[in-house]
Amino acid sequence: MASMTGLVVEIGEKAFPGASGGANPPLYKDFRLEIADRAFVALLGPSGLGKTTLLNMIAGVDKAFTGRLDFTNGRRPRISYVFQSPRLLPWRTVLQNVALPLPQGADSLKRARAAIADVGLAGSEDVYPERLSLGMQRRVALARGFAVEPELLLMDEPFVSLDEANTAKLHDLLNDLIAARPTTTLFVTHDSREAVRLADRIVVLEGPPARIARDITVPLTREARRIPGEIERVRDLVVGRLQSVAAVNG
Ligand SMILES: Nc1ncnc2c1ncn2[C@@H]1O[C@H](COP(=O)(O)OP(=O)(O)OP(=O)(O)O)[C@@H](O)[C@H]1O
Repeated sequence: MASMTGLVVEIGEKAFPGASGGANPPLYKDFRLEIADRAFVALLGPSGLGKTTLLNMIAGVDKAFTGRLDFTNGRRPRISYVFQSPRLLPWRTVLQNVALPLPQGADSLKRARAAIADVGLAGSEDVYPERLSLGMQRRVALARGFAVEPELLLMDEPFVSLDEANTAKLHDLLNDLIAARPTTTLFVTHDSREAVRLADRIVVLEGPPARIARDITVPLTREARRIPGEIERVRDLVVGRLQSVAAVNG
């Protein structure tokens, strides 16, 4: 059984330096977010509020903040970060791109091949990214993310700019990958339908500074998410609540 991977994020303060040398108003102040082991949390909130910054702080990419990250297993988990753009190295093949974050060793190419097969791209191992459609590039980015068997998966609008049919396929794929290898997931999106489609819990941020305006449990089993009409029905509930938030604050 995999180890526990829940986390508690406490940010005393996070502000970026301003152009004139001082600090900009804080994006986060006395902020706390608790995420249970193996939860799938979607993070919704207005543009520029600091959602990517939050992922960067959790990933350890941005260390310039006061506060702390507590991981329930007592150590930093294996983290994968899937970005808005696929960020594939153009001079490397699909196989080389997926193997990149893996520890060097005899096993790494085998693991990368398995991850590529899991996202439906077996046969494309030796292809260079520029030959792939955006949907396929996003699959490669997912394969790279899952190849390391993450305990914590951070995703920043990973399916943006895809058409509806491709987005639906990638939603199903992500659900299947997580069902096969449970992991704690924090997923940033602007799309409430996508949030309902994927997440167990939707955290709606407002601000600045960012605060949790709504914390919504999504009352849908994984199976129910495949039933036509269920996503819309639940989204209407969730969006209704989001609109009431806007009305209160608007
Ligand atoms: N390195 C940086 N230096 C200065 N300001 C930054 C830096 N990175 C981000 N910001 C600013 O911090 C704010 C939050 O940015 P962030 O990308 O985290 O927001 P976001 O909620 O993810 O936005 P979006 O939904 O549009 O992706 C923005 O005003 C952005 O311009």
